[in-house]
Amino acid sequence: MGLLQLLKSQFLCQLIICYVFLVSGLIVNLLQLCTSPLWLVNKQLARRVNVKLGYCISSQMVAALEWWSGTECTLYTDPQSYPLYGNENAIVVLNHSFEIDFLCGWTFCERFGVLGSSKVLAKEQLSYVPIIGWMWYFLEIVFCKRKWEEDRRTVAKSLQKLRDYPVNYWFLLFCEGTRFTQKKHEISMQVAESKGLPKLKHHLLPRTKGFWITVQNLRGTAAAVYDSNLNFRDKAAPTLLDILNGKKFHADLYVRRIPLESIPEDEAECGAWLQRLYQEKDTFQEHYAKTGRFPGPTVSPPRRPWTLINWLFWACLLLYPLGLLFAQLLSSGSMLTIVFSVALCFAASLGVRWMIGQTEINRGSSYGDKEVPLNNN
Ligand SMILES: CCCCC/C=C\C/C=C\CCCCCCCC(=O)SCCNC(=O)CCNC(=O)[C@H](O)C(C)(C)COP(=O)(O)OP(=O)(O)OC[C@H]1O[C@@H](n2cnc3c(N)ncnc32)[C@H](O)[C@@H]1OP(=O)(O)O
Ligand SMILES: CCCCCCCCCCCCCCCCCC(=O)OC[C@@H](O)COP(=O)(O)O
Repeated sequence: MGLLQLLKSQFLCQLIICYVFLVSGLIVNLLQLCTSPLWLVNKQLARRVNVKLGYCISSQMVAALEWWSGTECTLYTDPQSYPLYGNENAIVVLNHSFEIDFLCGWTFCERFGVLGSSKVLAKEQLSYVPIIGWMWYFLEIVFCKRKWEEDRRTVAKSLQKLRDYPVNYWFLLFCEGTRFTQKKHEISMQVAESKGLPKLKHHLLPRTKGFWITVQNLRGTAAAVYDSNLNFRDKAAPTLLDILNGKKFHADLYVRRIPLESIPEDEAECGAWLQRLYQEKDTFQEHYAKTGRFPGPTVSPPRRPWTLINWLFWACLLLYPLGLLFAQLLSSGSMLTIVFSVALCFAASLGVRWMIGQTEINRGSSYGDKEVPLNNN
């Protein structure tokens, strides 16, 4: 292990990264809250300000991936579509098998200049996660309960609000609805069988309603669907803790641009279209499993310095007062203050660990792992 790698694996370094993330995140959340009156006066300006503020938070996690862990990203895509990325609104359909797939998604957003404004159809539970969930509230992220009776109205309403968003965005949809586990895969393939659909090897059966409602509500606003497949070289399955430990990975992303006009408007036809898309996605994943690459030409969009500059800014701002506080604490000699400070640090570490836990598949929800009565034929 090299010296740099040894340094990256040190708990103290990780503690510093988490401290900067936690404190700057809460400051940004507070600033976002302060924009509330602006929404009433100038909504488009409030949105633009929140995009910048959101960037201050999400780009720190991207910086951890790009600069701290040094993870590399290769994009497999058609060169004619490449110039459009970042210059139009798009719906991104991505496979959902990795704990850091959202972070890799963010990295690509960053490289095409849409990180601050990126959107997702997310499960409601994530809106309660401090910093990220609170940030999402001001970025007008669409939350769902994964209960169609309620979601069909609330999701459509939130999507309608995005029609006049003042900056380009990518709207991410994990149509599988939950992360891939062996058990969820078996159950969803039983559902596929009962619906007379071909079995998928690398994906869960997609849930079609969220896709249909998104396409219908963003028609005329989003120009295309970016069908995307993510994999890591050497069959790696990185975790957020790996990234904090500074471990390097290589992500491969395959993106096909599909004009939105080519997607059927009718709900049933649109659902069937999505099922066919997932059958194709499955063949791309199989191709990757066999050959270690996706079909077609590659580009490696370069990482930009802004994520690092943003992190350095917050680190300079927040580490100096921490140092002063630490020195004062030691010189005060008060046992009570020291014990209180240690307890506070311990509580903060537990909080961060809980947040990281939200990304872990083995702590994931039970959505999709219950047997369903198979009477859909
Ligand atoms: C290019 C690089 C990437 C760029 C990245 C861009 C942006 C980044 C932005 C942010 C990054 C942060 C990411 C955070 C990630 C958070 C993601 C999540 O939270 S994923 C979970 C939430 N999202 C979804 O669930 C979306 C997909 N779900 C749906 O669309 C659902 O339909 C729904 C709208 C949520 C409603 O769900 P509900 O369960 O109520 O209804 P369903 O229609 O799905 O279910 C009934 C239907 O399904 C059949 N069924 C039953 N069991 C199963 C099963 N196990 N598998 C499949 N299908 C099943 C059942 O028979 C019914 O069928 P039918 O429709 O025929 O009646
Ligand atoms: C700078 C770096 C500092 C890092 C330290 C702190 C990190 C805290 C990170 C908190 C991140 C919270 C964002 C969570 C995004 C999780 C995305 C996700 O993948 O959700 C799962 C859902 O799709 C489906 O859920 P399941 O049904 O599988 O259950």
